[in-house]
Order: sequence, then C-alpha cells, then structure tokens
Amino acid sequence: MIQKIICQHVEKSFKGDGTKTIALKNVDLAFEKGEFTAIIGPSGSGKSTLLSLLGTLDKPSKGFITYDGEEILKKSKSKIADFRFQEIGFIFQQFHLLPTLTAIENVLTPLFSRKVPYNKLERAKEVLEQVGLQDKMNSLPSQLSGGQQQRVAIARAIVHKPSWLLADEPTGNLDTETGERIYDLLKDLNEQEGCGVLFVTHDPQLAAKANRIISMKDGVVISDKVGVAP
Ligand SMILES: Nc1ncnc2c1ncn2[C@@H]1O[C@H](COP(=O)(O)OP(=O)(O)OP(=O)(O)O)[C@@H](O)[C@H]1O
Repeated sequence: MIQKIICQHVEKSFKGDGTKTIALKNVDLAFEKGEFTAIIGPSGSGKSTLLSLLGTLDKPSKGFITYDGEEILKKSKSKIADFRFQEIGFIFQQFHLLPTLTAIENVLTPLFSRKVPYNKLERAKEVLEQVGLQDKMNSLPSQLSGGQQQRVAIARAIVHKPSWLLADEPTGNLDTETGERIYDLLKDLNEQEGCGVLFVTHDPQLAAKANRIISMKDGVVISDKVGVAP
C-alpha cells in the first residue's frame, strides 16, 4: 500500500507535426495516501496529463515520480501494470463501460486473468452494494442513468482494492445534484477505505469542498492550498 507519491521536477512534452507541446513544466508535488485533493485549472493546463503520469499510464519526459521512494516507471511494462493493478483505480468523465456487459460484468473486468486472494464475484457484489447499486447488478449500461453508470465505473475502479483513486472530471457529464452525490461517494471512499483521492474538476464549488486544492495553468502548478475545507 503506497503511502506517498512524490513528483520532482516533472516535465511532460508531446512531439508531433514538427511542433512540441509542453504539457507539464517543472512540477514538484507530494501526495499522502489519506488526502482528498482537487486539481483545477483551465482547459489544456495539464491536469489530465498529471493524472496519467501519477497513475503510471505515461512517463515524464524529464524529472521523476517516486512511490514510497521507488521509481516504478523505471521497471518493465508488466511490473508497471502489476503495480497499477495493486495500487491505482481510475475514474473518467465518460464512464468507459463496456456496453454489452452487465454492471457486475463491467465491475469484474479488472480482475480478469488476475489472481486475487478473495472471491471475485463476492467482491464485485460487495462494491456494487457499496455504491448503492445492489438492485442493478444485471442491468446493461444503456439501462442505467448517467449517475448510475458512473457508480458502476467507481465500483470497477475500487474492486481490486487500490490505495489511490484518480478521477478525471468524474462529475463532468452529470447534473449538479448527481455530481454532488458522486463527489460524496468519493469522499466516503477516502474516509472509510483510506484511499488517496485526486480528482480533476471544472466545478469551483466541488473543488472548494476538498482538503487540498492544486491549481494549474499552462502546465505549471500556480497554487497548492492545503486544509481549505472544514
Ligand atoms: N497525447 C498527446 N499528444 C499531444 N499533445 C497532448 C497530448 N495529451 C495532451 N496534450 C497537450 O498537452 C496539454 C495539456 O493537456 P491536458 O489534457 O493535460 O490538459 P487538461 O488541463 O486536462 O485539459 P482539459 O480540462 O481540457 O481536459 C494540451 O496543450 C494538450 O493539447
């Protein structure tokens, strides 16, 4: 269970068509497992890029990221994938559920071909209950509301018991009230399971409820306020 993630002098650039975009510039940040952090900033400021680096989906162009002191991204692809399976859960704005699978089958997908010390089906039922969808286990995504689909996606993100949840605009496709309920669910997971939660949002009211707000602009962290919410 990773307790601390540290980014040091992290830069990420993308090259293509003879142009170079610097998405992150000299980012220094540290995250502790129990934190509930909002990342805000205008479109193109580097928020999603930061989450994908923290989640080991991509590598920095310069600088490094350590997980309890270890530079996981230096390891082989399969070791990185194992690490990601053990430690990280992702939630996206567009839910990314498989349309032909039921809710419970979607939740089971991360466990496919993985050896785990618990009963997979029981665990999938447990997390669907945790997100309040015990009555919708056999529904297809098309039979669920947006909020319910995001709950399935959250259940899928936590089924393998990650210590960190990375959420990229998890409420971006939802109305305000549904978005608030999804936010409350993430907050519960942070408090009850001790998951470190990092979520990107465009909603200043949701961000204001986090314990920590990181504000980005043009690939740079322009402010990092801790202990803002009560
Ligand atoms: N795979 C990629 N290839 C080329 N450029 C990219 C790639 N991913 C991101 N970028 C560029 O990096 C910059 C930061 O993008 P990023 O998606 O991290 O911003 P963001 O703050 O998450 O934006 P939004 O709020 O619109 O999602 C942008 O200029 C974007 O065009």
